[in-house]
Amino acid sequence: MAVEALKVVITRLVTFVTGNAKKLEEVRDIIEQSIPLRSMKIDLPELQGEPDEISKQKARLAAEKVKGPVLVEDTCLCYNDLKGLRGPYVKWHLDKTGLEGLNNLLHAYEDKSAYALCTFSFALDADSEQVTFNGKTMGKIVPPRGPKDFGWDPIF
Ligand SMILES: O=c1nc[nH]c2c1ncn2[C@H]1C[C@H](O)[C@@H](COP(=O)(O)OP(=O)(O)OP(=O)(O)O)O1
Repeated sequence: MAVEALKVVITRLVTFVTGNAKKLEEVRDIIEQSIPLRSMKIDLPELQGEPDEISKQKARLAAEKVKGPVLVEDTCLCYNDLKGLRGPYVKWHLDKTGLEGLNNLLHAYEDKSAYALCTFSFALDADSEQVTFNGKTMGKIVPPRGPKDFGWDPIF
């Protein structure tokens, strides 16, 4: 049913709701002309919970505001030795402690492995079931280096 819904909406304008310009740039590069896409910055509550649930709720709230099809994304940076934390809370940690703080978190641990988890949710409208999909990239946490223009890229 979810796939059928996607087929229907592909010709309709989809609003990618984000306040993150770099995220938008990457999504535009990937989607290109495959679906009609516009972006909108809407202040949504920063939710807590598991990544899929956060993403679904974000899509529902976004669809409520847009009153039409929406795409949202939530990014997590998950440290294996911290059982997946900082996860969805990496944004606050980065804002408060910077890249050094995110790197220092692992000083007590031998294993520096981590993964970036991108969770997208699509919703036709606020009442439809959200379609959620994930992308995962494995890596490790390192002292900050290189360009500092996109989030936690310098430490991952
Ligand atoms: O590929 C990435 N490479 C490096 N850093 C990244 C990436 N993608 C997100 N980030 C950062 C931005 C924010 O500090 C946190 C997740 O925040 P997250 O809540 O998903 O996004 P956001 O609030 O910046 O934008 P949105 O308006 O779409 O919710 O990770």
